[in-house]
Amino acid sequence: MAFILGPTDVYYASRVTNLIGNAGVTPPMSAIRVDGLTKSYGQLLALSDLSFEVEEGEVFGFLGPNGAGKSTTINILLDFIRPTTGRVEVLGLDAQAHSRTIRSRTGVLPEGVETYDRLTARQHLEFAIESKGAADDPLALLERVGLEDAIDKKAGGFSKGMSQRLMLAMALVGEPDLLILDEPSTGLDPNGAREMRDIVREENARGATVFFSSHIMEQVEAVCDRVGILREGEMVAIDTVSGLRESVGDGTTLRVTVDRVDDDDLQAVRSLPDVSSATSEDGQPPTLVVQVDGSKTAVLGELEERGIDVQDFSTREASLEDVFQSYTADGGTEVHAR
Ligand SMILES: Nc1ncnc2c1ncn2[C@@H]1O[C@H](COP(=O)(O)OP(=O)(O)OP(=O)(O)O)[C@@H](O)[C@H]1O
Repeated sequence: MAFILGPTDVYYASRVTNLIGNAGVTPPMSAIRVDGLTKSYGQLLALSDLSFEVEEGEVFGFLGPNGAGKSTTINILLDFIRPTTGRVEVLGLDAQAHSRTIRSRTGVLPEGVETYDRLTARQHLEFAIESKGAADDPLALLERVGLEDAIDKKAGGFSKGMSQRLMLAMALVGEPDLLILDEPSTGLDPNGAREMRDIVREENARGATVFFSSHIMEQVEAVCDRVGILREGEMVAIDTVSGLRESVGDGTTLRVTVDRVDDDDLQAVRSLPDVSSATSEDGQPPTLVVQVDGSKTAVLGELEERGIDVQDFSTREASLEDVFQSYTADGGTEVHAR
C-alpha cells in the first residue's frame, strides 16, 4: 500500500519529530533552512552564498544595516521574489514549491505601511481572518496590540505606529507557526516597542518560531535566542546573544576625538595587538571608535606617533551595539560563527 503525504501530514510529522527531538532522540526541525542562497539584481549582488538555519521554537534576530539584504531574504522565504541560486525551506517545505502552504502557516509583518486607507481596523482583520480560513475575534486581536479603541476607525487616519500595530494584529491571525517580522519597531514609541517585544515572547511561548529583522541591536537582544548579523549579503556572525557578548570579552570601546584621520591611520590602529576593530565617524572634528581588549595607551601612543592631535577621549565597556557596529562597519571584526 502506498501513502501519499500532503502538506498537513508533513506538518504533523515534523511536529512529532520535533517533540521527539526535544526528548533528545532527533535534533529539532529547522523552521527556516537557507542553503547557498544568492540573489542578484542585475549587476548588484544582494545576497552572496548565504546559508543559515533557524530552529523550530527559536526567536531569531536577523540583523544588518540598511541594504544588507534582510528584506530580500524575507521576500525569498515567502516566494515573493525568486533566488538566483540556492535552496530555501520554510517549515520543512520547499519555499518555491509550497509557498501557499507556507504563507497560510506564517504571519508576516512586512516592512513599510501596507494598510488600506478606506478600510477600518476591523475590516482589515476580517479580511486577514477570511484569507487564512481562521476564526479569530478581531476585537481580541486589536486588544492584544492596544488598538481596540480604533476598531471601527478607517486606517487612512492612523499614525505610523497605529498602522504598525494593525499590521501586527493581522500577522497574528490564525496562530501562525512562524512569525516573520520585518523591522517591527518602525514607527513605534518606546512603549510600543516594549509591547511588541511582549507579543513576540507570548507568541514564542505558544510555540511559534519568530524571525525578527532589525538594524538596531538593542531591539533584538532583549527577545532573541540567537542573532545572525548580515553584512553586504553575507552572514558575518551567528551566535546566541550571550555568545556574541562573550566575543566582546571584557573589551572596551575607546572614542577618540582627533584633528584628522585617514585610511592609513585606521589601518595602523587596527594592526595594533588587542585592537579588534577601528572605525571613524565623520564630523568636525572626526572621532575614532576603537574596540580594544587591553591597553588604551598603545592606541593613543600610535596616534601621537603619527602626528595626530588627540583632542579628547572617553572609554566605556563595549555593548552589544558596539559588537554589531564592529561586525558591520568597514574594516570591522572578522567572521565569527557558531
Ligand atoms: N528590486 C530591486 N532591484 C534592484 N536592487 C534592489 C531591489 N531590492 C533591493 N535591492 C538592493 O539590494 C540590496 C539589499 O536590499 P534589501 O532591501 O534586501 O536590504 P535590507 O537589509 O532589507 O535594507 P533595509 O534595512 O534598508 O530595508 C540593496 O543594495 C538594495 O538597494
